[in-house]
Amino acid sequence: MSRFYVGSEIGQLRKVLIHRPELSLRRLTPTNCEDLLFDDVLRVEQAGKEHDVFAQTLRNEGVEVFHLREVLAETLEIEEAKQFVLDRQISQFRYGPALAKVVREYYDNLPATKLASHLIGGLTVAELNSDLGSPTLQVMSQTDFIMDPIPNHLFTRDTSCWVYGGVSVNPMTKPARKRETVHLRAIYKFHPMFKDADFEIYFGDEDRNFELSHIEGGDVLVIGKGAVLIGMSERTTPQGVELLAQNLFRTGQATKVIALQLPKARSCMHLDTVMTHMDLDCFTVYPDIMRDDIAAWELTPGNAAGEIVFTRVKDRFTDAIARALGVPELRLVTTGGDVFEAEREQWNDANNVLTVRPGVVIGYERNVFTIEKMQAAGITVLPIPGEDLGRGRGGARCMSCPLERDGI
Ligand SMILES: NC(=[NH2+])NCCC[C@H](N)C(=O)O
Repeated sequence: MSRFYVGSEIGQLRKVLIHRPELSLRRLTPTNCEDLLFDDVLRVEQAGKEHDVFAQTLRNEGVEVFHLREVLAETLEIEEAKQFVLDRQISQFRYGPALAKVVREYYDNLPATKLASHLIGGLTVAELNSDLGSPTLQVMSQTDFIMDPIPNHLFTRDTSCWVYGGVSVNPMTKPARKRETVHLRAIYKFHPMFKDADFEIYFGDEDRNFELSHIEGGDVLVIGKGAVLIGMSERTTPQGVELLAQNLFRTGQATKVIALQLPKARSCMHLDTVMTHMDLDCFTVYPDIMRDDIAAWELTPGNAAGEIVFTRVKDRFTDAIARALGVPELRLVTTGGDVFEAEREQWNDANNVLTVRPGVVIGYERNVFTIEKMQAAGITVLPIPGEDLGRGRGGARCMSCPLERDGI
């Protein structure tokens, strides 16, 4: 049986879930891209080719690569899974009863692969091509979306995140990304690869409004040795961290969570945009944000069930991490170049690298100043192109959801 377990950020990566740019990105326009959390429109063909280099680089390193759209399509072949997804993506409250029925019929009749494409890529009024008289439909124009595209599926890191022997299916913060979670919930529940596998689901697998409890995987670093580092960022809230920590402790999967307070800004929307783990004692950081004095807390299990002990970190957050990892001190590789170059490279995900095994990372080749510093620190950087891919603000770590990785 398949094994799903993520024991660290840096151990040998074995299985990963990624998503090749597709229909949803072809629907991005200057008018809608901001709402869809992209800073620009991109050349989708080119982004696809760049993504293929990413996938091939992973395979060359012995990583088994799974594609979200294929895994979703395989899941949707199962009638129960299909109904689970459609029940949640198409509701009377979104469309009004009459249009909901038409949209449901349309989606119900699509073969699984097309169904997956239009769940992710969205559907326009013209594609639905219905003569329904309901005003909900009549007030729309031909190019309006019946179902919005969800281009941020590209960043598989965020929607679900594996932490040791389980996964969190994350209640996302931004409306543009909330629908992604339903797909991951269905995959982990119904896909044959996961259905009978033994793992915990920590958080998010419920039909409810999670209110202010948000987690996004870009904020969650499984640093190893039972510890988890979580950023409280533009996206992940303290409430979310507390609830996730409770379940990590309840299931015995983790023994410590270190929570870091980050500014709420797009340039550092997730912890992994300013800090990633490259080797046992070595991280890359953007020093303007990851300053010595950022506030940090250690969360550990209390004596009573569900109780958490919160300890404010009195020394530096890096000392708290070093303690958790059992190393005397961390080696930090900061973003390269002068202040201008460093800010530009951080914006283009210089600090967002994906470690494939200790000391070997995948990163965008354009970030030359940071790569130079990583190499000087003894890190091997496997470069990938990211001229178009990078426009959604995400690098190699954001574009990957590890399903299996060794511990340290
Ligand atoms: N783990 C990450 N840093 N993910 C980046 C996600 C970028 C995406 N456009 C968003 O705004 O949500």
